[in-house]
Amino acid sequence: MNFIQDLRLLLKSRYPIILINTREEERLEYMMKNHISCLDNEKVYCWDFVDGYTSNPNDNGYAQRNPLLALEFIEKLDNRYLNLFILKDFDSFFRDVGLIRKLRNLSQIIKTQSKNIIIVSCKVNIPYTLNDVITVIDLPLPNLPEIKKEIKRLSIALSIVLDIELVNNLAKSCQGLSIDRIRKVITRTIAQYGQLDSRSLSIIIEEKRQIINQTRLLEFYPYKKANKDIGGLNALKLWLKKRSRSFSKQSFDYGIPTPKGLLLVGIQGTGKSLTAKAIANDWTLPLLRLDIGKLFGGLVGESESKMREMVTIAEGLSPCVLWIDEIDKAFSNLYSQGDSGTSARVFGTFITWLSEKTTPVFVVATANTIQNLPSEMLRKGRFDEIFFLDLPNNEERELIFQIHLKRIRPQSWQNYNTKQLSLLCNKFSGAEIEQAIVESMHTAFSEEREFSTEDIKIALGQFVPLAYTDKEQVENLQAWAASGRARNASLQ
Ligand SMILES: Nc1ncnc2c1ncn2[C@@H]1O[C@H](COP(=O)(O)OP(=O)(O)OP(=O)(O)O)[C@@H](O)[C@H]1O
Repeated sequence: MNFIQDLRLLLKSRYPIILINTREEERLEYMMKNHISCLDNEKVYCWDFVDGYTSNPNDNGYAQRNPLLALEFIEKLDNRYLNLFILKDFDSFFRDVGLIRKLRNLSQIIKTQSKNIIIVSCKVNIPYTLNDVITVIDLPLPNLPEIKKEIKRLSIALSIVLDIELVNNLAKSCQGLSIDRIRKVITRTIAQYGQLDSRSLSIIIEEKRQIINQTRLLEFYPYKKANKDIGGLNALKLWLKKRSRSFSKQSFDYGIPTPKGLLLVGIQGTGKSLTAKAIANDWTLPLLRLDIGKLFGGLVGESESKMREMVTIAEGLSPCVLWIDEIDKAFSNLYSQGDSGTSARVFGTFITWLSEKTTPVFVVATANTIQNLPSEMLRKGRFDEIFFLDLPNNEERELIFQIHLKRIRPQSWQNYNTKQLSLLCNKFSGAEIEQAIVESMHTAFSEEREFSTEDIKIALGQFVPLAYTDKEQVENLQAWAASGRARNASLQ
């Protein structure tokens, strides 16, 4: 169901007070007036703190700076018609006991009348006492058809002729932006180039990157890694290869459900982050990295709001890959964190979204530890698959050496004896192999010569891998994976 259908259903089912979570007040108002009120014959009233009621000339300015009066107006209004009241700024008064009481009373009264209250807010922070009377829904960011419509409208208004292909490309690059942002970025590109053409795409993408980074939750992550840059992990690579077209229309028409995502559990430096980047690259999708630590902190209720904001942006940008690094750090010991249940609530929102989402957001979550992860996360149906990334075996280590040496010395990599090197670094991770190569390069560079197999051997000999320094943790993970709770990423 889409947003309008969801909202109409709530209104028809007489949910008295609905909070719509969005920053796009203007777009919401437009949708209410043009979709809801036209279809259902509702009269729409709008109120905000500074201007009071504005939609009807008779009531213009009524209840300015007086939210209590704004509610009394709703109560007293003749109820012959279907009436919809859009209240902006209202959540700012959620601490006022009088208003809370009035809202509770009003929610009972208007249940039997043809009235609905819509509170518009860009953060969901409902006091406990109003939880049972307010229903929250999110206004998603504009979808592709809506964006195309807006671009066409703007081009007509600005007398610019656009061909269909350009409209399609512009619309795709604007995904994830609000209508207001789209207008701004389009007018900015026109101001810069005097027209809209393929040059506009890079400006839009850069603007989008900045906006997403400004959320400080998500980062538009640049990537250059591909499946071929991963040494070993053949089972995981094959699994991904099979799904590389799962977000296409053909796959949808074939009846394949949209993949939900992967949980990659493994020892540090075994290529979990590398895999997230390679998926985005090989599937040609944008990569969004979520800084999960930033979801927490701030005022009560803010974490839940931030989680919803993250979901709205990711869905607005779909199809995309959402990379959640070190998910174990945020959701370990959920029920014993002494944070009044914030982590548990945020986790609940996340896991419900993950299970129910139908939008093509492919989640790649990574974890270094397993013992404290909530069991709900590991249950079937959450992620499509849980892979365990172990320390590379001998054959994989050789491939990892070759990949890095080919990148560093594309002309002379074959001069290095990778077979011999891989035998010398049992229990090394991919990251540790890379580090040893870099170390050998430093040595040789300082002596003004080319680095050799011998230099790498010396560097390996000086290195104590994590498998020795944190033996217990590594063995615990391996034992967990061996118990069959995750698929081995290396074995087919
Ligand atoms: N299988 C591999 N093939 C090639 N390079 C690898 C492999 N595994 C690790 N590396 C190298 O090590 C670097 C670090 O790996 P990566 O960040 O993907 O590990 P990680 O499992 O995410 O570690 P962490 O848990 O510490 O975040 C990679 O950028 C890559 O250069």
